[in-house]
Amino acid sequence: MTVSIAVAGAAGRMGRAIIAAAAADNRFRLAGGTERTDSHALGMDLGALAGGDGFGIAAADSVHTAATSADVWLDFTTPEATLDALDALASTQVKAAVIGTTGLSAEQEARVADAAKRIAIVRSGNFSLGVNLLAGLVRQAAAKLGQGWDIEITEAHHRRKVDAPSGTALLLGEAAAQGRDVSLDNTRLKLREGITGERPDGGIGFSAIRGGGIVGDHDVAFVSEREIVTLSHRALDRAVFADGALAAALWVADKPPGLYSMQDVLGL
Ligand SMILES: NC(=O)C1=CN([C@@H]2O[C@H](COP(=O)(O)OP(=O)(O)OC[C@H]3O[C@@H](n4cnc5c(N)ncnc54)[C@H](OP(=O)(O)O)[C@@H]3O)[C@@H](O)[C@H]2O)C=CC1
Ligand SMILES: O=C(O)C1=N[C@H](C(=O)O)C[C@H](O)C1
Repeated sequence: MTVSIAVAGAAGRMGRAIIAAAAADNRFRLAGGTERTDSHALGMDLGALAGGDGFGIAAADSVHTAATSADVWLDFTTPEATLDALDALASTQVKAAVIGTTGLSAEQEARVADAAKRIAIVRSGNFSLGVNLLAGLVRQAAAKLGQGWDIEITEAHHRRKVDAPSGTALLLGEAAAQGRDVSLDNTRLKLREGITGERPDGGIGFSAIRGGGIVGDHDVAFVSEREIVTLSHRALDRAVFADGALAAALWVADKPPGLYSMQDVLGL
């Protein structure tokens, strides 16, 4: 089966990684890609943007143009761009999307869920196999270790990342909350500063580091008075997210409308 894909944010770090991975895999045909209206990359060849041979397809600023002959929309951009694209896709033939954009508000997440009533959407804060496997281990550890173990999630990313905590940290926090059978909204401890008071019992804490070119590191520490268990993941190359996103595109291409996770894609 060959799946035709359109890549939003084609000149971005993830856009370029997805185009490069798809170009090397004959299960995919690149149908189009977008960039912002005032982007220097508009009109540039998608293959060249990804550092390879030209495809004869230029980056467009219109979702309709990029999606003309696409089956699946892949979007790793900004929350606003992703939601605008989902709205525009309603008047195209595209019936499936893979959404990796992070930093969405609760209201923006609800709009993605709404779009999933029309098309099949795989959405994940992290498309790597390792992180999705780790989420299962975190759920298990949180279920087995009692409330006496404080849960602290630390993430580190490159200096250009604009949102915190990362989508992955939140995904791992959700897994920990599920393991404890509590809601993350009610237990989440946001960034600490000043006279914070003592740590509340049962809280799930988050901390973020930003620097240089870190691709994405995540630690989930279970801390008791006497010992610490830490579950970790380190991404060494963002190609791992691109490969996962393409696996999700293949999986979702023939699925009915609905909101799916990477756990669904991987059968975890
Ligand atoms: N779920 C996962 O596994 C992963 C998720 N991500 C997430 O993906 C997102 C993108 O990350 P990354 O690639 O590093 O970021 P980049 O900033 O490198 O890429 C985003 C691209 O989208 C472009 N863009 C912005 N607005 C529009 C628009 N309206 N239409 C079309 N293109 C637009 C940007 O253009 P310009 O620069 O000109 O504004 C940029 O080229 C982030 O939210 C990140 O957290 C990243 C890695 C893995
Ligand atoms: O912005 C990034 O780079 C990444 N974003 C995702 C996140 O927010 O967790 C996934 C990965 O960690 C890289």
